[in-house]
Amino acid sequence: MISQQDNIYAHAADQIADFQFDQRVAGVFNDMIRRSVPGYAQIINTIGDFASDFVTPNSNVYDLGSSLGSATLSIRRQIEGRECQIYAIDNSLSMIERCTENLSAYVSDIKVNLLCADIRDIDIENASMVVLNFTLQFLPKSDRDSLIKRICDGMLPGGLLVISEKLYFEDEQIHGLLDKQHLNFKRANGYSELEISQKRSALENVMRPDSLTVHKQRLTDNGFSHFSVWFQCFNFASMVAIK
Ligand SMILES: C[S@@+](CC[C@H](N)C(=O)[O-])C[C@H]1O[C@@H](n2cnc3c(N)ncnc32)[C@H](O)[C@@H]1O
Ligand SMILES: O=C(O)C(=O)C[C@]1(C(=O)O)C=C[C@@H](O)C=C1
Repeated sequence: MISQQDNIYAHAADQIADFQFDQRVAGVFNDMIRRSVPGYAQIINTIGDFASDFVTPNSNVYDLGSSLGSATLSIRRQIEGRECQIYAIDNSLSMIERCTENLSAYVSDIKVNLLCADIRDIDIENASMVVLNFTLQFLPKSDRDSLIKRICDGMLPGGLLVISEKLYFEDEQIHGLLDKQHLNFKRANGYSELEISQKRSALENVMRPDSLTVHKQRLTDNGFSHFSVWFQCFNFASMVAIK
């Protein structure tokens, strides 16, 4: 996957605009997410392994907020020959355009329907697996319950939802401790103090993490029978919920 190095926040700006998944971000996103999210590569690989176990013949798979298609590609590799379709959905046209290129770089017999749409507007049906990989945190909090309910309603019994998110911790001391380690992770990956603080300001009004307690409650209240965190590094986690 071709990606330029992320230096979007490297120069001091008079005003920091709200973070957007625009053309500039799409062009560096592969580099940005790998250097910003601890465990991202492991999460992407494991999503493929989960698909191998959960995706059933003649069912649909949904990658909601698919960005450049990393999760879709990981899933697709594992389900060749299963007569399934993947729906990869993102409301950023720049992401969709780059994702189209990334998907066409590999040959596959699995159809990927790549749609530029809001994930709150699409029908979810006959799904054996749904992925929300660092996407739910960008939706207004008031829209999260109804989306999770619609996902669950559109899933087959025994279907798997994978949901990865940055976490907020109710315990202030724990929140501070893990946030500090995340900042160290970014520094170790070459981000300067200026880049870190300018990106933090840009994300402030746009990305609103929930706590693990809230995630678990939302998933169980809206129809999922089983829940676990399967991965956590600092304040980033990936969870599984089974219908
Ligand atoms: C952090 S990125 C997701 C990363 C991606 N899932 C991966 O594994 O590489 C969040 C994505 O969600 C998309 N997004 C945010 N809100 C959305 C919405 N309401 N409908 C569709 N896509 C949305 C953004 O455009 C962005 O590409
Ligand atoms: O907290 C941060 O610094 C992040 O950059 C996190 C995060 C995310 O969790 O999605 C935010 C925006 C970008 O999409 C990449 C990573």
